Amino acid sequence: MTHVLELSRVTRCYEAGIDVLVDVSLTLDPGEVVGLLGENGAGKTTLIQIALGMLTPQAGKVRLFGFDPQAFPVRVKRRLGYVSEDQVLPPYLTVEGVLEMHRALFPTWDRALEAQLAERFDIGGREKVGKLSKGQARRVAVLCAIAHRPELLLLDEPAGGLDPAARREFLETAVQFLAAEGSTILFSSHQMEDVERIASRVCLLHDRGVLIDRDLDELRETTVLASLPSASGADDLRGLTGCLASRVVGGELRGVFIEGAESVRGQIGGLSGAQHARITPISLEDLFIEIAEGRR
Ligand SMILES: Nc1ncnc2c1ncn2[C@@H]1O[C@H](COP(=O)(O)OP(=O)(O)OP(=O)(O)O)[C@@H](O)[C@H]1O
Repeated sequence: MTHVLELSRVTRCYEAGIDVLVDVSLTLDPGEVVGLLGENGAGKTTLIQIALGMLTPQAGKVRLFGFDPQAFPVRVKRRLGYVSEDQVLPPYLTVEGVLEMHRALFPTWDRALEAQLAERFDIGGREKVGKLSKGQARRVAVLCAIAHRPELLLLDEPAGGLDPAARREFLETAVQFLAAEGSTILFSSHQMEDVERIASRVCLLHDRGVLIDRDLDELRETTVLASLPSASGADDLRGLTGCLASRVVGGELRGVFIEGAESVRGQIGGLSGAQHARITPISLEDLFIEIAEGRR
């Protein structure tokens, strides 16, 4: 089967010797809604721009719908939608002018869907783009990314800097109009709440690679925090299967695991203090905080 997106062992640096992504592999298949997570600077924008063909990796293979996006830019771009936080629409054009431009670019542009989205987002045609608020301009950008019914929608912090209601509206509109008909969506976000609400899969970038790539429900079920009143060091947990991070806090050794409580119980038996160990489920938000704190 041809994947919608295939990144295979991709490596990218901006300055010699400072790699941002190393050996990153990721595939997306039809209908998946994937939340791309990672701390500031983890490489989310870099990965999305490589997927789009806007950036070239120093090593590795990129395929969009089976094509090299740099060799076939027009062929792949017609099947894509893209919105980013810092995207700038031509400020001198009216909204209608921007829509006209997009209608001409995309043979699959759907006028009925355009009208539906314009009504939902309360977008008028006569205003100059340069006079729109940040939220209004982003609505126009989302409309332009969706109305040709792309097979893949790439969203790089699409609602960054906007209020919670606007965030919810953008993502839910995208999912409602696209995922329902089998399109694939990859969106980067710092908002766990957004990811938990709409993603079916989570991909976490950390330390230049993919640390987690899992079905969201499975991740929720198998994520636990193990705490031991132990004299052991953080290294005692680090080598165990499924342990993503560990640290000592206030004399307590704690580690996060993504292979379920049973697996943890079976592995920590030999550690000092194991008889007093507590193994509890934790939220994904807490998992990511533990990873940020426990893998430095
Ligand atoms: N054009 C560039 N030139 C040099 N370094 C860059 C450039 N773009 C990004 N970087 C560096 O690459 C790293 C990854 O940046 P990137 O924007 O991909 O991360 P991100 O996960 O999207 O971050 P954020 O969540 O803050 O948006 C950062 O250290 C950044 O400083």
